[in-house]
Amino acid sequence: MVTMLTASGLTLRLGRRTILDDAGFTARRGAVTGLIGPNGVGKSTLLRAVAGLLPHGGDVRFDGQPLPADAGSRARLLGYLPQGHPVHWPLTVRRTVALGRLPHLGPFGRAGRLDEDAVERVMAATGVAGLAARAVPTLSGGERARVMLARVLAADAPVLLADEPTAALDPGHQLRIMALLRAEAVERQRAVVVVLHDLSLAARCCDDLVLLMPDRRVIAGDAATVLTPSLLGEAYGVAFAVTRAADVPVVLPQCPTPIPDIIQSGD
Ligand SMILES: Nc1ncnc2c1ncn2[C@@H]1O[C@H](COP(=O)(O)OP(=O)(O)OP(=O)(O)O)[C@@H](O)[C@H]1O
Repeated sequence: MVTMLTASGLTLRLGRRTILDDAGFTARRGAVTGLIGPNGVGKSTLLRAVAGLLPHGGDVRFDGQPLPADAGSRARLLGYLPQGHPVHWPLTVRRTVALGRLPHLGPFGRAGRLDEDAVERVMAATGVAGLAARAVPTLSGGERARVMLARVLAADAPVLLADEPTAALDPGHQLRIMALLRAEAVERQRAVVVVLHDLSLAARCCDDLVLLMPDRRVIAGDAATVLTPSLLGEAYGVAFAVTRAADVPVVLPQCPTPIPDIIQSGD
């Protein structure tokens, strides 16, 4: 399988803090790569750096070539779904998803048959076709999350970077969206990178995992390599049980003892 996206030696400072120091990962074409790690470790920053949204040191390559500097070419190559879904514009779902086709439109911005087909395809795939005429600000958090995913999928970019795409979703939609991302990876030979906090979901739905550690190590490999009680304990500061139930992997954080005041007080 061809390696598709390679980020290496990434360094980045925000304010006076070094957020990334020699960070990197590889995302394969046809695979879903899960980016995991504790709060504040730099997952979103790494994704944004790779997307070209933050100035950084180091190297990001696509099939061995540096990413294009031109924003339009880059948007056709790499789709980025940010964390959260702040949407204030009163556009319908269909028009919002159609915005994802902008990198493909000609100088007059006229959408053609291919663009319309792409929009219909991704609305159906993300289960938002029935919401097509609704104004996006009227949607629930989970509905909006699926619309924003549809928008980024509409661009049909070979690399997809999604920051917590399942965060607002119920368990059924979480699994459906992960299945969709896998189908997008396999059937359209995309490299899909997702930030996830649900480690059981990551174990179940990702082909490769990249764990960012608080001491800036990056541990990459399959679930058996990365999701060990020892590494997870180091990363998250609580003990973990890694087991299986109903034939799927389960990664269970153990309640710390004694329970910290912050939890006992119920705040
Ligand atoms: N503009 C900024 N100036 C200074 N520090 C920042 C800035 N933006 C982010 N940070 C810090 O960078 C670190 C990494 O943030 P980032 O959002 O990448 O973490 P994360 O791993 O995605 O966290 P989470 O799981 O909580 O979403 C955090 O400590 C954050 O406070």
